[in-house]
Parts: sequence; C-alpha cells; structure tokens
Amino acid sequence: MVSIEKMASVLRALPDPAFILSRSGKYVAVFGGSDARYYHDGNGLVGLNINDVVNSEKANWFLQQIKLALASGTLLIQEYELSNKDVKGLPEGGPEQPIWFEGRIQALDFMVDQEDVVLWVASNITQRHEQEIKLRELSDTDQLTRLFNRRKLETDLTLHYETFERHSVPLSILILDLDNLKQVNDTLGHHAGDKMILAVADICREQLRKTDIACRFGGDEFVIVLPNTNLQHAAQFADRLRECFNLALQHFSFDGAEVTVSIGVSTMLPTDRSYEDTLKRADNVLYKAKRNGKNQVVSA
Ligand SMILES: Nc1nc2c(ncn2[C@@H]2O[C@H](COP(=O)(O)OP(=O)(O)OP(=O)(O)O)[C@@H](O)[C@H]2O)c(=O)[nH]1
Repeated sequence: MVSIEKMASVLRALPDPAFILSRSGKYVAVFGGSDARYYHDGNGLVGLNINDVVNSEKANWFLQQIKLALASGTLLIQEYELSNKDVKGLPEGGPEQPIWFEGRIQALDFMVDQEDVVLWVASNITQRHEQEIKLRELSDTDQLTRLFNRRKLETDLTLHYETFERHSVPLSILILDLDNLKQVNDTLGHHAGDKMILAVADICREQLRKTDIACRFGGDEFVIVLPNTNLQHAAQFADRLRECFNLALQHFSFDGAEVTVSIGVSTMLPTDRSYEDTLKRADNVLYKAKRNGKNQVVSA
C-alpha cells in the first residue's frame, strides 16, 4: 500500500500539473507539473483567484468551464490557448506564440471552505496542435502553386452554398484555363509550363481580396470564388484579371504558342440545387470561350 505521506510525493511527481479550483475560481491547491520542458512551478498560484492571473475574458471562460464540469459531474475536456496577452503581470514584448492546453476537468465530491471544487489537469499540447494545423494546411493546399486545392474548394463552396440558400448572399465563380499550354510543354519542356502555372498563381495572390478563394482545380485549370459579387461585377473583374495574366504570360509565349487565359463566369442562382450547378455553368461557358477562339471571358 502507498501511504498518505508517499501519496504527496506521487502527486508532486505527476508530469502534468493538476489544479484544484473552486467554483469562484480560487486556486485551492496545485500538484504535479514536474515536466520542466512544458511547465513552470505553479505553487505560487495557490491562494490566488483566476481573475488575478489572467485577463477577464479568459478568466470568465475558465469560470464557465468549472461551472459546466460541476453541473455535469462528468469529465469535461476542453482545448484552449494561453498567450502572453492573456496572462497578467508579464512584461510586454515576450514571445507571442500561444501555448495550447488540453484541460481535463472533473468535479470533486468534497467542498473546500464551503465551495464546490474541481480537479483541472492541464496538458501542454502545443506540438500536437501545430502538427494538426500543418497537416490541415497540407491537405488543403496544391503542392506546386500553394493555392488551395480542389478538396478545400469543394468544402468552402458547400458552406457558401448554404449561406446563399439561407441569406441570398450573392457569389460568383470564375473558371480559368490556360490557352495552348500543351504546345509550351511540348516545345520548351514541362518546367516552362510549370513556370506559367506559377505565374498565374502569383497573380491570384496579388489581385484577390482576402475573402476570395483561389484554387488550382487541376492541370492548367483554376477556380476563383468571389463572395458578395454579382455576375456583372465578376465578369468585369475577370476581364481585368485576364489582362494581368496575359501581361505576365506574354514573356513565355513564342511563335505558334501564344499563352493566354480563357475564363468562364457564373453566379449562384436560386434554382441551383448545389454549388456544382453554378460550377458547371462556369465550365460550360469556359468551353464556349475556348471554341470562340480563346483569350476571352464569357459569362453564363
Ligand atoms: N507544365 C505543366 N503542365 C501541366 C500541368 N498540369 C497539366 N499540364 C498540361 O496542361 C495541358 C492541359 O491540356 P489542354 O488544356 O488540353 O492544353 P492546352 O494546350 O492548354 O489547350 P487549350 O486549353 O485548348 O488551349 C496538358 O498538356 C497537360 O500536360 C503541370 O502541373 N505542369
């Protein structure tokens, strides 16, 4: 059997810190946190209130979680971040990177000074969180251009379609396709073709607003989503964009292969049953632009 005296030593040795917090946010006791890679000694917190330690917005969030854990009686698991700006009394200009924690919060079956209390185990999950963000970025990004990929576009368009259905917020779509890229690949090599695809991606990054979405749809085809934009404005924008692309691409053109851009434009309509209907209309007019001689914008 482990004696009560030895239990104190066991609790001190716990790698993650465990706090006993009262309903009103008082640090009643702190155990563990022995993994010095991730935690400072938390003993100085005992006797303080959460409001003494973090700003009021964060403190209210902590108090809310304590209340929820006490009400449910079951284990509550929450991920949260703490950065310099949240913690009181830290010097300005310290590292800005937030630290991410997983809090496991469990109501205890005794009171301290007539107050309900919880056990709050805080585990530093910053590395895991950063890896998750990197993985998400990788799975949303086209490797060559660093624009979004088709998977991310489809997720975003699904959300936009729901907003359109509910609030009728206009949204337009451009599909653009390079003209004559095959000849460049065949004549100058794939590397030259790649440079053109990259030039188009750079212009998208330069010219688009933060709320617009640019994606490499596949091969030499790109999709640009313009929220809050009607068909007429989208077509005007597409024509300006086409001129920007052409200016950049003319450096790569040669006799027999003038690389330009054709663009199809559509807008979401109340009769559309999904974003795919809107996309299909843009695709149809893109091929009309190709058939009509390329290097032009056609609206659906
Ligand atoms: N360099 C390069 N070429 C690509 C890439 N992806 C697709 N392509 C090429 O892009 C061309 C796309 O086919 P098409 O659209 O029919 O060729 P195009 O000459 O642009 O024809 P039009 O669109 O009718 O003008 C093919 O030759 C593909 O091999 C890529 O990542 N890099």
